Amino acid sequence: MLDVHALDVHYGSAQALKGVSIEARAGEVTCVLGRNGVGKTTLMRAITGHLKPSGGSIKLDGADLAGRAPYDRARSGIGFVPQGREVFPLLTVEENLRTGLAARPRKLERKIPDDIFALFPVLKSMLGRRGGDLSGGQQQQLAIGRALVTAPKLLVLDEPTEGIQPSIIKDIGRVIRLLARERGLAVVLVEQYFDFAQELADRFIVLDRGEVIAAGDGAALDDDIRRHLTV
Ligand SMILES: Nc1ncnc2c1ncn2[C@@H]1O[C@H](COP(=O)(O)OP(=O)(O)OP(=O)(O)O)[C@@H](O)[C@H]1O
Repeated sequence: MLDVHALDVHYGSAQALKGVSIEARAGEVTCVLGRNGVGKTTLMRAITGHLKPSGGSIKLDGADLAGRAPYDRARSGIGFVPQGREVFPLLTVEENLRTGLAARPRKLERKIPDDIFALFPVLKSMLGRRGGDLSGGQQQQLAIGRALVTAPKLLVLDEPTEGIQPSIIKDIGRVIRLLARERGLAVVLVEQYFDFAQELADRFIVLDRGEVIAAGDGAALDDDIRRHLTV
C-alpha cells in the first residue's frame, strides 16, 4: 500500500530525515516510534505532502506521489490526523466533519457516513457544538472522524494519545484496531506512549536523529526498545 524508500528531508541546511524507509500494508498497523524531535512528524508531513523531500520516494499502491499536493493525496486515499488535532475551533462538529467531504472519492455519496457515528457516538450527540468547546479527547475523535469522512485507504495518525484521558485512549485504540483488522485500512501510527503502540503494532520502526535504528514485527517491541524510548 504505502512504500517510503530512502527518504531525505531537510529544513534549510539541517537534515531531519536521512534515508528513511517504511512500508505500511493494508489491514495492518505500522507504528513509528522515537523520542521528541527525532523526525516522526516530519515523516508524516512528507507522506501527506505538507513537506517536500530532498531525496527518496513515496509510493501509494505503486504510484509515485512526488510533486502531488496534500489535497490530491487526500483524494488518492491518504487520511491524516495531525499532531495537535487541528480541529477548526469556530466550526461546529458537523462543519468540521463536512470539511472531509471535498476529498471523498467522486463515486461515493457527498454525505458524512453514518458509520463514523457508530465508531464515535459522542460526535453524534455534539453535532451542533463548536470544535473549540470539545474536550481534548473529543477533539481527537473528531479529528479521526474527519479523516475517515474522506474514505481513506491509508490512515496516518500523529500521536493521537497526546494529552488524552485513559478511557478515550482505549476507545481510540479500539477504533484503530477495527479500522485495520475489519476494514482493511493501512494505518501508520506515530506514538510515544509505548504500551499503546505495543498493543496495536503489527510492525514498527524506531527513529533516532532522523534515521531508522530498529524495525520489525510488533512481537519484537520489547523492553529493550521501551528503554531506548524512555532514556
Ligand atoms: N519547521 C521546521 N524548521 C526547522 N526545523 C524543524 C522544523 N520542524 C521540525 N524541525 C526540526 O526537525 C527535527 C525533527 O522534528 P519533528 O517535529 O519531525 O520530530 P518529532 O519526532 O515529531 O518530535 P515530537 O515528538 O516532539 O513531535 C527536530 O530537530 C526539529 O527541531
